[in-house]
Amino acid sequence: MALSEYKKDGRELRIFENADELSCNFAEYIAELSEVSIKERGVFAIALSGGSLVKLMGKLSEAPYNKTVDWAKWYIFWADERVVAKSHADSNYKLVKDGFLSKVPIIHSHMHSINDSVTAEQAAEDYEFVIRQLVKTRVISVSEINDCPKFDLILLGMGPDGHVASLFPNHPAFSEKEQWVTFITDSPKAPPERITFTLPVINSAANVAVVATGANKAEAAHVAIDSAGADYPALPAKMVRPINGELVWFLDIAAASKIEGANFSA
Ligand SMILES: O=C(O)[C@H](O)[C@@H](O)[C@H](O)[C@H](O)COP(=O)(O)O
Repeated sequence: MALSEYKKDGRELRIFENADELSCNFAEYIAELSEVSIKERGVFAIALSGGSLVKLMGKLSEAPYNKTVDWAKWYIFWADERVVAKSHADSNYKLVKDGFLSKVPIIHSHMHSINDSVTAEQAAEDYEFVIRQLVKTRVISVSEINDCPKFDLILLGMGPDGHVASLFPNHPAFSEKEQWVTFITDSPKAPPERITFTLPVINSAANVAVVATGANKAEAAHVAIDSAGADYPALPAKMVRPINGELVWFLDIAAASKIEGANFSA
């Protein structure tokens, strides 16, 4: 159960005593959205990032969800990926596969990972092509507001510098408006070559969750969430504001410790 759960500026904030409490609620949240989406559209198109959030999804592969979730209707995408071989320790595909996908019966052809045998630029282009095909067949729905794909859920971690997916502060990829998927070759976080969903795609999703744990995320969470942060140079995490969707922040006490008005006694 969340220690504190409230709305701030159109975002829902859920603050937990520790990572374990967070991961219970996180699993429930994902399972509920999967159920709603499958009921409404017959499928669930979910995009994941790398980092600690994959471990925090762990409870989803355990009881009761391993039995109750309709895994055959899931389609998996990566909101960002490191351009390395799928077997490489840095691969987000490998991270998600080992930590989650290998434990639940998701159909292999529903896992849409990047082409890892080409350049970052080509991988981004190929991945956008794949997404365009799946928008045509309505595996991914389309935004009512622009022509962007409308993922049922995009899961994002946040770095201590406020990056989300592979959109880093002051990096030109962060301002990309035309492409759905772009690439970078100079990521401040290793490895350098990555592909990433652009901000318009993230903000066209039906649901977006940002997950942050640990004291090293506290300043970025404060800047992203509090209005005082408006004075800071644009922070990717602050710009995550779905146009026609719901945004939930999952934080532990340490990451939420600088958020103004965060009430942990509830
Ligand atoms: O591949 C990546 O590097 C990510 O997708 C990145 O955006 C990650 O989610 C954050 O850096 C948070 O990572 P941590 O939760 O591990 O700090």
